[in-house]
Amino acid sequence: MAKRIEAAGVTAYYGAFKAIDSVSMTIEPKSVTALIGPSGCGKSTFLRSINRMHEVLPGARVEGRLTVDHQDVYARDVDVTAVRRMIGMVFQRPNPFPTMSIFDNVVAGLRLNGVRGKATLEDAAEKALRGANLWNEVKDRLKKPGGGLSGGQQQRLCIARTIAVEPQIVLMDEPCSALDPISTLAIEDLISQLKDKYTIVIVTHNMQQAARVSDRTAFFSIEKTGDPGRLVEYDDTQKIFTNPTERKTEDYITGRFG
Ligand SMILES: Nc1ncnc2c1ncn2[C@@H]1O[C@H](COP(=O)(O)OP(=O)(O)OP(=O)(O)O)[C@@H](O)[C@H]1O
Repeated sequence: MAKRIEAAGVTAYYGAFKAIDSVSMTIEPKSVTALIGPSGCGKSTFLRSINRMHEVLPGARVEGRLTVDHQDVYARDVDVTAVRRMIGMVFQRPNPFPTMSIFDNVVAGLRLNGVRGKATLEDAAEKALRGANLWNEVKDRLKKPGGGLSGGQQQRLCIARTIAVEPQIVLMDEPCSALDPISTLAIEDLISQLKDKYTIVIVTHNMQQAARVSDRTAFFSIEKTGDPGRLVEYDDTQKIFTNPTERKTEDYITGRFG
């Protein structure tokens, strides 16, 4: 189910502004890849290029080649909705539909995809909530609004909603930045479990988090404000955090800049 992502010379623009320049990297299936680097170096832009969310903004475009198991995500005949279904996304702030019930939140994507049938939806909701480590906490209140959960529970609800449609890749854009340390650890545990099934790419500002959850780490940087972000180094997480090849990576992870 999990898929390999290959980026070759991926360059992304906001209008005339080049935000990332020629990013090339291969992201292995069933692994967690962390994108780290100083603010504005293009981590989120690259992440959103993977599932074609970048182009949603007026004037935003992507050049280069991005494939998922050798399938060109930007090919002319590709169904963008199918791409976004295959590549799920979890955002910085938990964004459940607040007045919708927990159950309806989880199955929202399935319903959009035309899945009907009470039993089918119930089974899918339970599976997704178990997968997101939330089932035990919510199984007796599935009819209650999603907005009534704690921040950490809401984020796990959003993860359940994402995995309910059975994507192959899960992109996470700073999924813990709005959460307390305990909820953060719960999400980190969950990420480690999810990689058995999915290819996971996570943007994080928290280097300890990158070190804890990821197998591979990509360090992005910019020369100066106004320049595009570039991929500086991409390697096993262990190597990036103990013995990086590039001086810039070392300066960043040791806190000398950024
Ligand atoms: N909607 C937008 N319109 C114009 N420029 C944008 C937009 N979003 C991001 N940018 C610019 O693109 C560059 C890369 O931004 P991006 O958000 O990808 O960086 P980031 O590394 O994820 O930053 P952060 O860590 O602060 O979230 C920045 O210079 C940013 O100002």
